[in-house]
Amino acid sequence: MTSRFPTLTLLDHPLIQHKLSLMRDRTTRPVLFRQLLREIGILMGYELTRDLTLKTRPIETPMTTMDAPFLAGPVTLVSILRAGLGMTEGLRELMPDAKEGHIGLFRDPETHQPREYFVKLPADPGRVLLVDPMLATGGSAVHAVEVLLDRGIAARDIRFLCLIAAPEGVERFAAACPDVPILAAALDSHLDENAYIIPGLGDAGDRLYGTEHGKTATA
Ligand SMILES: O=P(O)(O)OC[C@H]1O[C@H](OP(=O)(O)OP(=O)(O)O)[C@H](O)[C@@H]1O
Ligand SMILES: O=c1cc[nH]c(=O)[nH]1
Ligand SMILES: [Mg+2]
Repeated sequence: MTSRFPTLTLLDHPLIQHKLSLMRDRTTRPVLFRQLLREIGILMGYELTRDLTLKTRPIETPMTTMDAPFLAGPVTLVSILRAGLGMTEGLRELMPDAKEGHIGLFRDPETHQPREYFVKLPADPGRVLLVDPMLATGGSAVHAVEVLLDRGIAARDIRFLCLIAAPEGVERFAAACPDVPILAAALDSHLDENAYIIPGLGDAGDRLYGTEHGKTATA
């Protein structure tokens, strides 16, 4: 489904919407939250991969020979840590041969700016599916795309997959990365004063891993 933003496509399949509502519910515990995010990753991945290119090669079926279509080039799943990992699980089930990359970012609680702590990307990534469930201010997603562009990956080869997008984040992302399509399950209302998405689902990373919101363990 198209949206009021030209680069944003909303995937409004009833199963995706149902599972997202379960995820939003504050009483949903991490084990179910993780399972739902993985399942939504599979359902959204089906649409996300619709424009992958195919190349035929000859095979023999039990009956005859044929030129059969196979995926043409490499696909790389890039998770923005931590929360992206949960969504990538579903995509990995769809594409077990995909390469994987990781971009570690956390949002500074005061400034809301992304802080980078880890980057590992494969060579020759082909089509890059950048994954993070939450697009709030857009700072993290824009930073991650900049990391990919700095490594020589073309914007036309990148797709950004998220679960919930805020209008503020879509606007910022579209302005900074006009050639990178965004696929989301929902476009929510707005950000609150702490730059959290309303109605949203809270802090995706904390809900996935059962960490306490805003606190980091010390040694
Ligand atoms: O659009 P933004 O305003 O940049 O916010 C979105 C980012 O915030 C969350 O990560 P967080 O910083 O909480 O890290 P975590 O995944 O480790 O919890 C989320 O997973 C995004 O990466
Ligand atoms: O609502 C939000 C905003 C940023 N990060 C999250 O996990 N949730
Ligand atoms: Mg978090």
